[in-house]
Amino acid sequence: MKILRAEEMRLIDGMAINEYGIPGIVLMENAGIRTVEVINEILGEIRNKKVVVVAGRGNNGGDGLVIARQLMNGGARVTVFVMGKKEELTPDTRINYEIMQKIKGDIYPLYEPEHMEKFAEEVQKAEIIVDSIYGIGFKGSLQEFEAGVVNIINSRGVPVIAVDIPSGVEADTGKVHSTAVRASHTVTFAAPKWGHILEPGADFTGNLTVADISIPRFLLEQSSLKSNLIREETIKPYWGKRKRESHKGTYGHVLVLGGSLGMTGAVSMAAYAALRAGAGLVTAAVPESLLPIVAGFRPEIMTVPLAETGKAAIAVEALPAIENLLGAVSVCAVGCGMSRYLEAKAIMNFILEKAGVPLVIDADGINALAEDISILKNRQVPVVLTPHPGEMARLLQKSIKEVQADRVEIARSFAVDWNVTLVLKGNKTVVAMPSGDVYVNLTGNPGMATAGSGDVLCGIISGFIAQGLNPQMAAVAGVYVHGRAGDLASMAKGERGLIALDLVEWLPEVLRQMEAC
Ligand SMILES: NC(=O)C1=CN([C@@H]2O[C@H](COP(=O)(O)OP(=O)(O)OC[C@H]3O[C@@H](n4cnc5c(N)ncnc54)[C@H](O)[C@@H]3O)[C@@H](O)[C@H]2O)[C@H](O)CC1
Ligand SMILES: [K+]
Repeated sequence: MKILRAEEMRLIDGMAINEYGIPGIVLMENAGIRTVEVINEILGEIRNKKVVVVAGRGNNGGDGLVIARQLMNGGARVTVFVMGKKEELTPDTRINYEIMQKIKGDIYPLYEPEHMEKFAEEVQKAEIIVDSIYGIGFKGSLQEFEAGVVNIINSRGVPVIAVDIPSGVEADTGKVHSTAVRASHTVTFAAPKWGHILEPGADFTGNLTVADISIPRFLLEQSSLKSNLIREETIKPYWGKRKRESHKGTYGHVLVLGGSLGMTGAVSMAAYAALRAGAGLVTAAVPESLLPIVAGFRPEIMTVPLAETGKAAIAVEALPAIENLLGAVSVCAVGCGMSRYLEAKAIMNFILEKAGVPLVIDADGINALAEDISILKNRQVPVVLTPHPGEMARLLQKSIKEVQADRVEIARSFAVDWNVTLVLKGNKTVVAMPSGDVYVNLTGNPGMATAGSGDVLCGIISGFIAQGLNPQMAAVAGVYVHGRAGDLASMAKGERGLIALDLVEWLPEVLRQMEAC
């Protein structure tokens, strides 16, 4: 499912209307009908329910007037407040205003201070409030009078249905510069917008429904639309049933390279996660003195000792052995628990030069890259990077604040510039491709902010690549199932008590559910 900017939506609307002849008033009527369907689904019987609809001057207001009429037809007791004079309304909104007048709808003005008392009085009686003040045309701050209206809506404490987007939320950024309607439910049209996904807009949006208002589907799937929401159907095509005639070699061999004194768990968890993700074979190559610890963790994980430094980190003397290992596996995950030390950059450079299989670079592998990012150019294979915001900041020599302020575009431009798949972790992880396409993940929860969660993700992505998913879709599928495992784990154990191995333990259930569909 695409995520659209307001301009992209307007262009698509315009094509539907002008190129394919679907009148805007039909789209508006559909928007109203679909919203009322959702209201019925959510709130049950609307007959005799007291509903207040607040309509703005633009087409969002028009949607609200259609909703009011449709609710009246369903037997609800509807009062409409219109925040502009008739002559200020957009054409389609004005048509619906005049229809409401002709059918003797209960309409009041709401654009002068003296109108506010009647509004507050009606809101106090409302059982449902419909917010159709502003839609995706809104930018900046609400004016003082409108903010007063919004505060009355927000203080009522009944279900608030936002039409298209909560009024006061910017469609392209999710920013709220003054205040915004805090919706329990939002019904948007054709596709989600960034304002529904990025904070704080996501918080004001409540439960989001994407309604079809008969915009031709092919307009919503144009390749020029580069932003996507990760949903189960995004990855379903990559999820075939296993053939009976198969053996462990069929499902690939993951090499996990990393570990250092005090950080053996990272390699163990990444290796274990790769196994639980379905890889046929997993080998953990670790500094030799740490091998017994890793070997003792899970018997299914094979282990190889590597020459080590005085501090039990991988030494450059291990490079010939690493080259041999790279020739025998399907994918290599590197960096988990590797630690930051002088030789790390040389080791990363060697792996990038020698690897003939995809690489998933995490944690201290990324930190080693940050010392000289140009070594990314020395490779012949696809690379997936899985930085958290701090590691991304190091890669870009920016602050974490700068990274977090523009996650999607920072991830997108890095992936394009460096021809990598970039997984920028965090709340709503962004997966960016060398093509400039991005995928935003909505699964997961704050319980996953725990030591080892990233190692598990690295292992899952590697395990998916080992089984034949292309690295880009392995990253998309990986973040999705990683978050789903976290959601199942937090349902069972809450968020505070959740630890990384819970993600690995719940992973099979996520995969089972997907196989079952
Ligand atoms: N997506 C679809 O297929 C359809 C969407 N519809 C609805 O149309 C609105 C968009 O309508 P539009 O007239 O472009 O804008 P709004 O109603 O969102 O806003 C009205 C108007 O307000 C002005 N404005 C913007 N920012 C501010 C501000 N800070 N202060 C004051 N005024 C502001 C600006 O000029 C806007 O034009 C969409 O959301 C849907 O609800 C169609 O009805 C059906 C098809
Ligand atoms: K709205």
